[in-house]
Amino acid sequence: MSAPILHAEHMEKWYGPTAALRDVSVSIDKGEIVAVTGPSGCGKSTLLHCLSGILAPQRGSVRFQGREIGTAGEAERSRLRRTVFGVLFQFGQVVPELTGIENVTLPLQLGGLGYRDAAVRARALLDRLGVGDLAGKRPGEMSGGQQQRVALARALVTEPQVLFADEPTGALDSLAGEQVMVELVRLAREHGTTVLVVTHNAQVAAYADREITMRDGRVDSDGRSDNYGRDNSSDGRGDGDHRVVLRGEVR
Ligand SMILES: Nc1ncnc2c1ncn2[C@@H]1O[C@H](COP(=O)(O)OP(=O)(O)OP(=O)(O)O)[C@@H](O)[C@H]1O
Repeated sequence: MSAPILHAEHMEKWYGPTAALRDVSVSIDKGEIVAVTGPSGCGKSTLLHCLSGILAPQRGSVRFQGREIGTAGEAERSRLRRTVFGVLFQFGQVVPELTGIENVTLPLQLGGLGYRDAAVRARALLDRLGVGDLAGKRPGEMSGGQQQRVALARALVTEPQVLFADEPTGALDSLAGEQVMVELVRLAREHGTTVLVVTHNAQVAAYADREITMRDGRVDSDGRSDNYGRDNSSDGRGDGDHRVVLRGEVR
């Protein structure tokens, strides 16, 4: 078995007197799509924030490709978030003053790429996500689902090794949410991107290879989901199950 891309051991995270993570250990393999589920307040977002270096746990370790990041300084964690990690939140936080394409070129330009080259890559990704025709429009002229696709393009344009998504479909209706998940999984599979997705939604969790369930700041279960390795012989057409098609295409 390959070495995990992310490996956390015995993490503890407190907010004042509130224990958000209690002795949490998780391991995620390269290319895996993992859903983190559980009731409100059980520590899902805190887990994502600690694994992505947004927060540092008070105790325990977080290793990315074998290197400790849990105790790394803010500058190093911030560098990781700019280079090898991508993040996508419930409200994509696209910049309202920028056009769709400017939102997507932004992380590339921050990384030093000139606008012209950045725009070529951004446009190709927006096209892949079906929103290329919105490249010149501002978020206020887009639907929620379209904005979230632009946010997904922005999160993926730097070709991160790990995509962290916190309730990425939480603000969308079920059809738009399903479409965003289909695209997210398709692109992640194509690029071998590891994905950690926090969700309340069982339909979203069903896209994952594995589901980690949390309760009261602890990992309650951490097994392979029933869908993992399921028969992909069906093309899925006509039964509305995009997941079977996706896995058949890309695995
Ligand atoms: N910034 C903060 N300050 C104080 N307490 C916090 C903070 N962030 C989270 N908490 C508390 O830590 C615990 C875990 O919160 P967290 O947001 O990680 O849970 P969650 O499972 O993601 O919840 P939800 O599904 O409602 O988003 C909760 O008791 C929460 O109230």
